[in-house]
Amino acid sequence: MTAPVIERLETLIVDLPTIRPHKLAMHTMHGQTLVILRLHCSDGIEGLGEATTIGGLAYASESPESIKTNLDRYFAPLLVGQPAGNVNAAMQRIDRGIRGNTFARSAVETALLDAQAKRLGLPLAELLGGRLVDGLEVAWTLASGNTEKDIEEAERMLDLRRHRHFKLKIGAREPAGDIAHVAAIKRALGDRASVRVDVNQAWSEATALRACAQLADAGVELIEQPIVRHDVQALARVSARSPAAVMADESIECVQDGFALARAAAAPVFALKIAKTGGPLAVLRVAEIARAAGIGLYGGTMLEGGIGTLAAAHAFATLPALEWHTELFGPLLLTEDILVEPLLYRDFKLHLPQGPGLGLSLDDERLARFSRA
Ligand SMILES: O=C(O)C[C@H]1C=CC(=O)O1
Ligand SMILES: [Mn+2]
Repeated sequence: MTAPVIERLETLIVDLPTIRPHKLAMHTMHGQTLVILRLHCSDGIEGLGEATTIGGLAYASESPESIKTNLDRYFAPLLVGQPAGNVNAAMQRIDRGIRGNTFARSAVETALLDAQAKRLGLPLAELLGGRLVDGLEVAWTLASGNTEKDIEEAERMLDLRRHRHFKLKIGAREPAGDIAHVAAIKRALGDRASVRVDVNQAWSEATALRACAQLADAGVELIEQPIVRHDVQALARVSARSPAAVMADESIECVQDGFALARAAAAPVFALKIAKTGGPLAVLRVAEIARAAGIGLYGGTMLEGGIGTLAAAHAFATLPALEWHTELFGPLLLTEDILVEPLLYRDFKLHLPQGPGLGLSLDDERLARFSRA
C-alpha cells in the first residue's frame, strides 16, 4: 500500500450569529466568523482545522480573509503532494516557507493531526500522548456591557451547572466605572463563583498598578493582559506589585514570546491559545516552558467554533496541571454551530469525545447555509 499524501486544501469562511453582543475593550462582536479548513488526503481521510479571530483586524494581525487567502495561496502549495501521515515533516515545510501567520498555521496543524488520528483510529489527545482528564472546567465571559444583565447571566449559568468561573471584559471605559461593575458582580456571586477580568491591553502601567490593587480588594483573583502586549518589563513590574495574579494573553504571539516572558518573570500565569502559537503541538511547547518556569496555566480561546475548541481541548487534556482551568466556551456563544453533534458541556465541564481524531463531523447542510458565497 502506498503512503497517503495530501491531495487538496479546501477553505471556507463561515459567518455565524452570536447569542448576544460580546463587548471587548477593542471591539463589540455581533457574530463570529470561522475559517474552516478541510484537508483532503489520498486515502479518503479528511482532516478538519479552524481559525478564528475577533473583530477582523481589531484583535490580532490576521483576519478571516487573510487567513483564507494565505492558506489557499501560500500554505496549500507547500503541502499538496506531501506525505499526509507525517505531521512534523509537513509543519517543518511550513516553518521554512512561512513566517508568522500562527492562526492559519494552527488550522493546518489541527487538520493534519485530526487526519492522522483518524487514520490511526485514535482520539487526538491519545495521539498527543494520552489524556490525563476527560473533562475541562470552562469559564464563561460576561460581556453584555450591562451589570444587571451580567449578574442574571451568571446566576443562570450557576443554576444550569454550566460555569462557576466568570471572566469580565473591561478596559473600554474609565477604570472607576469598570471596577464598580466588577465589584457589584463579585458581591452578588460571593463565594459561589470565581471572578476574573480581561483588560485586553487597555491600561497604562500607572493605571494598572492602581486598578490591580482595587480589583484584588473587590475579590478578583486573576487579571488578564492589563497593559500593552509588547512591554515585557512593564508587565513584570505590574505582576510583581499586583495582589491578584496577572495573566499574559496577547503578550504571547508565538512559542518564543512565551520563553521571553518566562525569562523576564513577566507574569505568573499564561493563557495558552492554539491560534497564538500555531496549533495543538505548538501550544504544548509553550506549556512546557511555563511548567519549567513555575508559571500557572489557563486554557484560552479565540472564540473558536467546535473544531478549534476541541483541538485545544484535546491538547489541554494532556497537561498535568491547568491550575486556572479553561475558557473553551466559544461554541456556546453561537446560536448555531456547523457540527452534526454539539459539544458536550455538563457539570461545569467540557467533556472530550471518545471518537477518532477531534471526534466531530461537519453538518454539510448548515455549512453550506452559513458559508460566504
Ligand atoms: O481572551 C481574549 O482576549 C479573547 C476572548 C476569550 C474569551 C473572550 O470572551 O474573548
Ligand atoms: Mn484575553
